[in-house]
Amino acid sequence: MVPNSNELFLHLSNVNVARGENVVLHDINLSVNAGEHIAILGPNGCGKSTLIKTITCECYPIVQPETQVSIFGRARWDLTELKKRLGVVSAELPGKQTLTTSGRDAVLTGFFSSSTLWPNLTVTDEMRERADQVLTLIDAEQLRDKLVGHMSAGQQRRIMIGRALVASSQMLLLDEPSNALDIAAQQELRNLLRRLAQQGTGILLITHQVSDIIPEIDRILMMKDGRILADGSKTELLTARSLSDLFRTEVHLTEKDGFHHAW
Ligand SMILES: Nc1ncnc2c1ncn2[C@@H]1O[C@H](COP(=O)(O)OP(=O)(O)OP(=O)(O)O)[C@@H](O)[C@H]1O
Repeated sequence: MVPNSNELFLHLSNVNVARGENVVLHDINLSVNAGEHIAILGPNGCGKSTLIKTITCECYPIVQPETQVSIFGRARWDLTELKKRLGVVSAELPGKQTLTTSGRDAVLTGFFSSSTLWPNLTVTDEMRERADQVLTLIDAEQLRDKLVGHMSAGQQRRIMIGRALVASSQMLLLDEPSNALDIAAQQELRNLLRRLAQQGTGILLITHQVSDIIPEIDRILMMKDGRILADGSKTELLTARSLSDLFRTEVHLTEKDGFHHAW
């Protein structure tokens, strides 16, 4: 049975997912409430991105009688509608056309899940107003008219977060968002995510950088070999011991002001 909660964002039960010939997610059982802040940790290739792609319906579970997938309480979605409620941000741009799109237009593409504002798309005044609100929210008014291709990686990531939020996204799904960012841009990204988290946006963050786990994230999911190895509180799971077990190497960990650093 799907747990009875109005606030449920995601419920996966007995989910197996194949990519190509291989089953890469095994027996995934996971429930996430809307507004939760979660980090997913695990070695390369353990299935973290596939899990996000399963949530965004880019990868489909193998059909089995006991398998259940429910997103915002529904088993079936019109993909365009779902994308409006799920903001996905990765280290890559949605397409090469995004490079020749202005910051504000790139934010507007979030209404259409497109890579640029193609001429056949109808942008309303309301949408433009919302895009301007989002540019203010993410502190990126100065990028409004700048081409994405002329922005730094940090500025591009900021605009992509705006794109993810513009169509009233309740949950941000972030796949290694700090990749290729310098230290200042990483800090800016973390500050932005902290602000959004504090304002009620749910966050599901995949990262290899333990220092990306902002203090607002209080739940950790550890994945290994396509399975959820552990799912619990940050206090319980973010320890040198459990990270050493997860990554099969000796890991040291320190904590300062709610942030962790691993080496
Ligand atoms: N397009 C694809 N076709 C076939 N197999 C794939 C494809 N993409 C990923 N895989 C395989 O699926 C498994 C899980 O990959 P996935 O990208 O989900 O892992 P990940 O934990 O996100 O890895 P990383 O940390 O390196 O990004 C891996 O064995 C990978 O080789």
